Amino acid sequence: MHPVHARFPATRFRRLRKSAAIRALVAESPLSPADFIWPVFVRDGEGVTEPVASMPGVNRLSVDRVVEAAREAHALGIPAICLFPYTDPARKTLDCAEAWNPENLSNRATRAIKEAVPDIAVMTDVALDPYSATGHDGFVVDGEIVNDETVEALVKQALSQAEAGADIIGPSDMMDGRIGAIRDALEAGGHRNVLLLSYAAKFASAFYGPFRDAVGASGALKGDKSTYQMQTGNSDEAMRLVERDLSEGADMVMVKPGMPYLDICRRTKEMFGAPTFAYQVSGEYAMLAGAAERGWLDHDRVMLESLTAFKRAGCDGVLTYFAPAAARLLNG
Ligand SMILES: NCc1[nH]cc(CCC(=O)O)c1CC(=O)O
Repeated sequence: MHPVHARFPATRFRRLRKSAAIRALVAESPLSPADFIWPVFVRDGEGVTEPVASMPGVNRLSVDRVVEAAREAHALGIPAICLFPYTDPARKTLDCAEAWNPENLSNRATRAIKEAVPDIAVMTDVALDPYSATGHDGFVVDGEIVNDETVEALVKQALSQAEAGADIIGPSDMMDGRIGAIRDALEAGGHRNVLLLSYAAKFASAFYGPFRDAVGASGALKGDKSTYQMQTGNSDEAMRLVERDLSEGADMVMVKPGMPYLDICRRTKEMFGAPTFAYQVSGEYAMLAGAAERGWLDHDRVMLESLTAFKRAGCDGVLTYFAPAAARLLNG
């Protein structure tokens, strides 16, 4: 950048802000429904829409309702939907076998969406926490979250998702070596066109609280995830992780959470130029939607402001629970 401007009054910056038309003309970070991936919570049953208490406006949906949601998202111009299962606690075990059951909720929802709305991309989550009696993303042996044994399970989980028809697989577990292992297994299994969106820079965050309620993982979780997720203050380490995941075969990378980590988004985009996404996580949503519900913030304005900030920071897109509301607003 080499900014040049004439001396006042030859330059008046306010000319560029004088009307909505001129502002639209010079907007650097336009936002559109095509920027969104919509995370949805799936549960058992039929005809069920169950509110998530800590996320006003967000629901757990039965598979038939998820299909309706996908249809709505597609009509709004949202290109992708991301599935998170709320697993019946009775199906949570120490071996997490439900994670690679072809008939688990996530796989059933994937098949149902791909059949009814084939043009929307389905993203699925790879991590053991929705299926684990421990609430952790990996196997726990003598108090340790073991890496290599977990990666073997994650490979099975990813393959079952690809077989169900997932377009994008999102490993959110933060084990080392999982991107390479999953990529090899997808190639060997004939799933050449399945994308990997790696949660490359995922921080151990208190902003995931409402999500853990939504998927029913908070009750079980003992301790925290700081032996596998990153510490808040580390930025160089984030770049090393992004580099590592891209070199193992990730097609796209993610920074998570979003708003407190916009510097990481910017650095990632500048350093690697890969498709870069941020996850505006449950706690960020709860802060904004909760305050809006109380009348303390203007819902629509903070929603669009927060989402535009991701674009300005260099993100190609955002995973956001606001996706349908924002798309409706943007579509006018
Ligand atoms: N594999 C877990 C996972 N996948 C997505 C989220 C958080 C999403 C959100 O807070 O919206 C988490 C939570 C965690 O790491 O505990």
